[in-house]
Amino acid sequence: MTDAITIKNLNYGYPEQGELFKDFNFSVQEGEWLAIVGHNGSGKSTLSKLVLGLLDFDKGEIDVFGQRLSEDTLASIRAQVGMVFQNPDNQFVGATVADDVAFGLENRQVPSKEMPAKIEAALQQVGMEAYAEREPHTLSGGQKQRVALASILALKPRVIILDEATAMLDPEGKQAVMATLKELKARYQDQLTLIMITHDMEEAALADRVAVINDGQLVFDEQPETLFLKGKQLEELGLAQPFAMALQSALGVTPATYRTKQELATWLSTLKA
Ligand SMILES: Nc1ncnc2c1ncn2[C@@H]1O[C@H](COP(=O)(O)OP(=O)(O)OP(=O)(O)O)[C@@H](O)[C@H]1O
Repeated sequence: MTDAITIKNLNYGYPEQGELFKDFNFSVQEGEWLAIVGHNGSGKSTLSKLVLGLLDFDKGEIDVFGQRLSEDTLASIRAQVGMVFQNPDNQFVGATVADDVAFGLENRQVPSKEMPAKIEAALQQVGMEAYAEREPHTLSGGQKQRVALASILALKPRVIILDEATAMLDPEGKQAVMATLKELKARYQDQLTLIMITHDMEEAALADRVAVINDGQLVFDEQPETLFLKGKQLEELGLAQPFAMALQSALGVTPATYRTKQELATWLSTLKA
């Protein structure tokens, strides 16, 4: 497997804040779905900004698909990595949904006659094709985030980083965005690497791997199934467990394997029987 992102001996601290990352090492495989979790201020967003070259780090190396991040490679790396941010209202530049998707394509100098098909295809992938002529402010938060995803997909990224992209959404919006991500992953498989920064452990449970960051340090790095068995340690790091695990722990049960909500319901019904 190819590394999508490799971080070696990274050192970074905001001016006047002291060191946040010290000799930080991490890698993400191509095609992986990775969740990054950690309490507020642990450094998750900073890490994604460093990868996108939005912050200058003091020491270390970041490679994206084998290209070393530097001033010379910045444009090429940014062309391969798309980012969806937390606030759905801060991501729109177009007067309509279609204009918004067109904006990125225009920046890439895509010929105007090729645009309508590309815009439609991108909106179809997130189930928003019926909204092409709508003004963004008339959409729900979840719909806005799906359009933000479409704007990125139109540019054929190899990596999408979602920085708390569902944090401001209601349950329905969250579910719609997560369902869209699952569909995209199923469709693109190894062609698409997803990095999801989140506080929501139910979301993290969908990832192949979860990295737990605490004050700039990688504390755990494993599959959700084994991570979620470390309930107490997660709580000590200021993280909630997924609901099904928290409920079992409240019931005094120490499960040998991770149970989803559905699996918990099935297990509880066998007890009742
Ligand atoms: N622009 C900035 N200038 C100075 N310090 C900053 C800046 N942005 C973040 N920090 C500090 O760096 C640390 C890491 O912040 P970061 O936003 O990366 O954390 P996070 O894990 O993404 O948090 P959250 O979950 O709250 O988004 C925090 O102590 C924060 O206060």
